[in-house]
Amino acid sequence: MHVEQHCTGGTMMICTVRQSDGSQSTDGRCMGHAGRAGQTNHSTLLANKIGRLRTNLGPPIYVATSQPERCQCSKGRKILLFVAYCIYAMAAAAEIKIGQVDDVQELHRAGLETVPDRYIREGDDRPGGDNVCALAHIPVIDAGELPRGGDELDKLRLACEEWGFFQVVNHGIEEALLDEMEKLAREFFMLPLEEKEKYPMEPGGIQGYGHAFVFSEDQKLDWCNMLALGVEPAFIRQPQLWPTKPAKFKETLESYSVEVRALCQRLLAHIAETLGLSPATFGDMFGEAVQAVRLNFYPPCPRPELVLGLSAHSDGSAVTVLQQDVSCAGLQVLNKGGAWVPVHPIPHALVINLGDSLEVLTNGRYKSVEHRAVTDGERDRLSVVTFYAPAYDVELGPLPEFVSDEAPCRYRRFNHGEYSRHYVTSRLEGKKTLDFAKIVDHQATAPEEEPCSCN
Ligand SMILES: O=C(O)CCC(=O)C(=O)O
Ligand SMILES: [Fe+2]
Repeated sequence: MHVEQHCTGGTMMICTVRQSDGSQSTDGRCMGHAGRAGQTNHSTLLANKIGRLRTNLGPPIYVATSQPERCQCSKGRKILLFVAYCIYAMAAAAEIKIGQVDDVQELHRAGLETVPDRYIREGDDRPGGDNVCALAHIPVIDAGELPRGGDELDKLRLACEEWGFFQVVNHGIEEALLDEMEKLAREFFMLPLEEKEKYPMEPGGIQGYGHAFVFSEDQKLDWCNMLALGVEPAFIRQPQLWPTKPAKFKETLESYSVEVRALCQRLLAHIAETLGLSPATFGDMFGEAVQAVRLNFYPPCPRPELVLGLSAHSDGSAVTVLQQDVSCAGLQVLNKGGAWVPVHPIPHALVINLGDSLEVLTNGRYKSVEHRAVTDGERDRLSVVTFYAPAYDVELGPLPEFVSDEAPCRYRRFNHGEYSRHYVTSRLEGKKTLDFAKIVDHQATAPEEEPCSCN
């Protein structure tokens, strides 16, 4: 493998990795500031000494191959820590044994009347039970009204504070484009298995067709097939994983992603306003934001009361945009009372939820909220989910506006790329991934357990 540095424009290094078989890929990521004349330039120093290990585990991984300790300043130490962390993550990834993971569409096709043990949940983890609040609804926001401020902005503030989830109508994305995306996504999942397997997600991987977030043989599995793709910036794309069938899939996903990106930016500007911040706050901070898409397909399940379509989790994004078909209310959101509230599909509305980045930036004033997907005995379900997050080189931590004597700092500062890596190498387990950033208050007494409620 040969690494070639193209340029170090300020903080971004672009390099081309040539493999011994002659194939090559171009990649870019912040590796520190460019040094002034006569000083060590970390980008140059590391570019000469790194090779990129090809992986599909989220952000690219760089590994120092010799003498990186020559770089002595604190920026250099940070980079070395990052490199050491990456080596650790790679070593962990190399150990992954996930055992037999069936394709759930194939299980459904085989006409099973029961489900394999690996899908069967226990106790509270089962979707049935009395902690589902079928009559409650997440708020609906009219995005067309938001630029006028007033009541709709107040509604948005309340939705962010009380739910972390809302449906958005009048969002400005053409219905025909939403329909086309849904149709092509569905057509992809209907292809024969051998066609879909041309885009395999590696064990422990995060891009391609398969099961993400599976890291061990004893882990419970979700009743779901996924196709996950990095979209922006260009260096996270793995073009070989973008399906060539159905025809038009790629170009439709491109157009769709451009529109959804713009929607995320508009919504983040309004969310900033609801917090009393300048509308440009998040846009300025996020840099070249990371955008990824995941298509989730949940075939009918013979025992829907025993399995989950997708384990409970919060998203590692800043905001997530979820398009769901109108077949059934498979998405459930955990409300403040600890009850699961189904999200009833509104045709052509988009479901928005706040992710972990916004929880950290607002010091917990707005929270990322746990959600999960459940399955149905008769109907399949499809969701097209876009994750929009800060660039990997952005440092996140609570903004000073949200820290005070009454609201002490609850999260440490961290590099968002590190968090993304932590997120994609951890199983989905409620909000556990955010422990990565939480400052533990040893003096706080544990809250008393309250029964869950629909409030
Ligand atoms: O399919 C759904 O409704 C949930 C999907 C989701 O939460 C995700 O992909 O992160
Ligand atoms: Fe999610």
